[in-house]
Amino acid sequence: MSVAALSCEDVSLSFGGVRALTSIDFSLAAGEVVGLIGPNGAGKSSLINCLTGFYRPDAGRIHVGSTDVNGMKPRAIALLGVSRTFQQAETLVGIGARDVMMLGRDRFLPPGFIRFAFPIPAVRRAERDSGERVEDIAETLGIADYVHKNTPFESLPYGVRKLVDLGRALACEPNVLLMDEPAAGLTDGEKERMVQVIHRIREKHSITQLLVDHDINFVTAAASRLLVLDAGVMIARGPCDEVLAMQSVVDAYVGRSDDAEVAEA
Ligand SMILES: Nc1ncnc2c1ncn2[C@@H]1O[C@H](COP(=O)(O)OP(=O)(O)OP(=O)(O)O)[C@@H](O)[C@H]1O
Repeated sequence: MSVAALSCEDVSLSFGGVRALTSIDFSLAAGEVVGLIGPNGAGKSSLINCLTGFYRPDAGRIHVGSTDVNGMKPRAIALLGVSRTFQQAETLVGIGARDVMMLGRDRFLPPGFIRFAFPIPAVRRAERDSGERVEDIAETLGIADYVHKNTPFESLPYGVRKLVDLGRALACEPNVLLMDEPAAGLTDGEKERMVQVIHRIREKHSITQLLVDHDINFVTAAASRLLVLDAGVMIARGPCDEVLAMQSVVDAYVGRSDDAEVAEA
């Protein structure tokens, strides 16, 4: 049996008296695109934070490939090939688009002071290879112009900022990509483009992707199956159309105006 790219067994997490996650079990096969949905407060961000080492679960185990990552720091998990994008990319203000993406090349390059003090051919070659990699990713994402000009991040249209942040995550050459609300704040046209980008990433790089988003139409267009969280419990999983027809899923959303689109999807 092939090893899952990422798996969770019986993962639970509490904040004081608040139970954010209860006995979460799931696994992602290599190269698949899966959507994680759930109403506000369902535990989606808490789960991503556990998977990336920002939170430590109270119980359960998380594996990246065959490695048990419980207790590992975020950087160690990132080095195993897990990358994430962020809901809010504003903290990157002040840097150019290309430089933002080059942050993702960190682990492939010697530290900055070494590069500056010892500009030997091997260092130059590593920098050149990383630059080429970033340009190739920018091409795939359709943002080559912004990256070529190294346009300041704060001057970029919002949808392009999301793609640059995605480019940074891809520049790490991940096996697993966790995308935190990739469609939030995007126009309909930008969402369609993001769906195409997600398909392209799967076809070109075979990266396992977990998409966490509120927009059901977006998630079902991009993912082949769904996981549904409600109040910290995984209430449903399976192919998109089957999951959206489940009464428990409709019940979890109905009456919550911000997420009510599932009833119409
Ligand atoms: N740092 C924290 N301290 C205390 N409680 C928290 C913390 N983070 C999350 N929670 C609680 O844990 C539960 C799950 O929250 P979480 O943010 O993971 O849900 P979510 O599905 O990501 O919600 P949203 O879609 O609104 O971002 C909620 O009850 C929330 O209030």
